[in-house]
Amino acid sequence: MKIFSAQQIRNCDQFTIENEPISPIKLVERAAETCARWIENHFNKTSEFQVFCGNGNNGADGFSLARILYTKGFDVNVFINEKNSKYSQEAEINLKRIREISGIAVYDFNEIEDLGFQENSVLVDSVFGTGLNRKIEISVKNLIQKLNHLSFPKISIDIPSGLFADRSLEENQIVFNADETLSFQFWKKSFLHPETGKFCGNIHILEIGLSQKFIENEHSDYFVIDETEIHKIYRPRNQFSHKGNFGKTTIVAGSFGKIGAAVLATKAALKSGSGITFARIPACGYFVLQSVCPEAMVEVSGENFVTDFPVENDHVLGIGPGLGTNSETQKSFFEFLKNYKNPVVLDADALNLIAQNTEILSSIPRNSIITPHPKEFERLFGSTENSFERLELARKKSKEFGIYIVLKDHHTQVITPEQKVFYNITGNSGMAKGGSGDVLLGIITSLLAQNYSPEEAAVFGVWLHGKAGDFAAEKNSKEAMLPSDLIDELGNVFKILA
Ligand SMILES: NC(=O)C1=CN([C@@H]2O[C@H](COP(=O)(O)OP(=O)(O)OC[C@H]3O[C@@H](n4cnc5c(N)ncnc54)[C@H](OP(=O)(O)O)[C@@H]3O)[C@@H](O)[C@H]2O)[C@@H](O)CC1
Ligand SMILES: Nc1ncnc2c1ncn2[C@@H]1O[C@H](COP(=O)(O)OP(=O)(O)O)[C@@H](O)[C@H]1O
Ligand SMILES: [K+]
Repeated sequence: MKIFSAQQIRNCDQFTIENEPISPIKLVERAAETCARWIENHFNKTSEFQVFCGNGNNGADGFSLARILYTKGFDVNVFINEKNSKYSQEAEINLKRIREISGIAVYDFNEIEDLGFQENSVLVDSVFGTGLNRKIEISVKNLIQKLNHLSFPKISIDIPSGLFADRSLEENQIVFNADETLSFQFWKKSFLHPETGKFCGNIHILEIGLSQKFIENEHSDYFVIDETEIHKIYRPRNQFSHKGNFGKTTIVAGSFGKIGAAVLATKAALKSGSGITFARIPACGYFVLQSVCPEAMVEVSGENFVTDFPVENDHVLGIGPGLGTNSETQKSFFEFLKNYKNPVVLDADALNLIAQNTEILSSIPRNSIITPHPKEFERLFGSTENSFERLELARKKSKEFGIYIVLKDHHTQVITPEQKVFYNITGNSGMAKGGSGDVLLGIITSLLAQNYSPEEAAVFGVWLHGKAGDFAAEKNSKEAMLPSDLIDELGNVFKILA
């Protein structure tokens, strides 16, 4: 699914209005009806809705929603900024309609303290949407601060007020702290970054019938990975296939005390479809690996750390988990990088070794995939002010070095040398445990070996990994789930694709 900027969303609204055609007031009504349906399915009629409306079309949505909820039998109060009488046309019409209903009281933002809300209240934030264009002024800032201190359920319409759709926060910006965000048609970039996404609570993207023609034709470099895309990437196994059709994967990993990393990566490769799987590990891990991954072939290199790297051109190599940063490992790894030309997958200590001498970055084979977490990324490419800037730096570096960057996070981003960005929305905080990254390296390497393109392998890999994490959390809880549970759940994830 494409992600658009605030301006592109405005253009999409306008295009829909002109070409469906539909009047702006009807489009607002359609958006509000969609929210009302969601609310009706999630709250019972004893709830009392306190709807806070701004002066633009986000406010118009709020007025319209308040009226629809009232007609459905909910108790509703509306709050406005009496000091600001400059309304958008749609907001003005909808406020007028509200004033005609005697059962809905209209109060000023200032009155919330005098009123005191019923225990069964639900707060609805319809103050600012994608039209926010500057820092919030003091009166609205005070309102949002007060609302954030109340413990009632909080719903934001389209976007939590105070967030920009497509960029980071202004300094000292106050943002409505939603439990649920009901957003129209598209994911917004700010929902997907940690500094801004934390204000959104659970995100629900509601389809409001904006023009498919506009959506198809409008260019964007930013995407959310959705299941439709994954179904297009996934290739079911041919009945007449044999192991040779599914590639050779070699995991180069492990050192004394970190053989578990090699085990996790190798198992993950085995469980994500690799035809023939090898593990190149130091001798100290030989028995462990042979015992827990009998399907893998083990190549021993060095005693306690890997001392030489394979150069088989028909294998796809995934290098790094638990590799250690011994100078001997580094020397032979750098030698290998200088001579090897096929795409590889690099993670963890492979990246830490490169960070010690970043001149070697230009020797990473073209079309390779690197999977840094934010700290590893910083060691490689330097620090940035926030995750929005980090992403833009990653796009620059991806192009410069001709490599795919999997920037691991709550919403991991896959960045391609062609400058595309794919945000992953599977996965959960139960995966925030040492070992989860090793599993990801195994999955992506195995997919690349099976002849998925680097873009497909990275996008499909992060989605599979996160989905397996979601299944594992459901079964075991986020606290108790282990990275090895991700591997065990891969089978159930493939089953939903078949
Ligand atoms: N277009 C459509 O048909 C559809 C649109 N939809 C809905 O419309 C929303 C977008 O509406 P929008 O563009 O009117 O902007 P919105 O978010 O309400 O804010 C603008 C208002 O806020 C004001 N303002 C801005 N910054 C401010 C600040 N810092 N401090 C104080 N004031 C500030 C600004 O004032 P101005 O800059 O004009 O002085 C203006 O009054 C979108 O999120 C979705 O909910 C859906 O119904 C689908 C159909
Ligand atoms: N809160 C979270 N939500 C979703 N995914 C997460 C979360 N925390 C961690 N992950 C995922 O788990 C993996 C952790 O990788 P990494 O930081 O390299 O860990 P390690 O090297 O210790 O295995 C990444 O794929 C990351 O996206
Ligand atoms: K809002």
